Amino acid sequence: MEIHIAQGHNPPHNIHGITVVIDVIRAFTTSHHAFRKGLRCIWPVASAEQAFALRDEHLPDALLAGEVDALPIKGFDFGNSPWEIDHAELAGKEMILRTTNGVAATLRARDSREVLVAGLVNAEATANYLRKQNPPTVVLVASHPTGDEDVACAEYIRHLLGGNGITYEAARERTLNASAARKFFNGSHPRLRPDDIHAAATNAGPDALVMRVSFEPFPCITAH
Ligand SMILES: O=C(O)[C@H](CS(=O)(=O)O)OP(=O)(O)O
Ligand SMILES: [Mg+2]
Repeated sequence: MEIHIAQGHNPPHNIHGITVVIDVIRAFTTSHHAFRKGLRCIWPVASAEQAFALRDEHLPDALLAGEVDALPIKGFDFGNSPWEIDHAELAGKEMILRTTNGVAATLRARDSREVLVAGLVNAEATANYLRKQNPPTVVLVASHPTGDEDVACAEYIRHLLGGNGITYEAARERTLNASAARKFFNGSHPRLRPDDIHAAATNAGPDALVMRVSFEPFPCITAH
C-alpha cells in the first residue's frame, strides 16, 4: 500500500485507491459526534445558500450545521461544534453541513475508488478499515490548507498503517497547539468553546465509526 499525504482543498486523483479527507478542527469531529448521537446522514454543501436551498427543495426536515470563518451561520441550527451536537437530539435525523475546509475538500474528492472522512477521534478505526481494504494507494488529505492539526492526524494514520509517522500523543499535542485552536481558548466568541478543541483532540479508539462518502445523487456522508 502506497501512502501519500496531500494538503488543501483539491485532493489529487486516486482512481484505484482510497482517499481520506481529514478535518480535526472541527468538521469531522462534529460529524463523528453527530453520528454517535444517532444521526442518519450528513449532506455536505459548499455554501450557506446551498444549505438553505437543499433543505427547502429536497430535505424539509434536515437540520443545518456549519460555519463561515469558524462562526455559526444565521438561521442554522448548530455551529460546526461537537459541543453543540452533544447537547442536541439527533436520533434518526439528517443534517446539511457547510464548513470551510473539511467539507470543501470532500466535495472535490470524487476521483477516487472510495472516499472517507476522518478526524483524530476516528483515526484508529479509519486506519483499521484501510488495512482491511488494502487498496494500492491511500491518499490522506489534510484539508486545512496551512494548519498543522490535519497534517498531524495524517502522520498518525500513516504511523498506524506501518509507515513513517507520529504517535497519538504527538498528534494530540499538535492539535491543541494548532493555530486554528487559538481562537477557542482566548474567549474571542461565546460559541467558540475550548470543549470543541478537547473533543477534536480525543481518540475514541478502535470502536469509533468509519465515515464514508457517496456522491450520487448528492454528496452524502454515512457512518459504519
Ligand atoms: O469551523 C472550523 O473549525 C473550521 C474553520 S477554522 O479552521 O477554525 O478557521 O472549519 P473546518 O472546515 O471544520 O476546518
Ligand atoms: Mg479544520
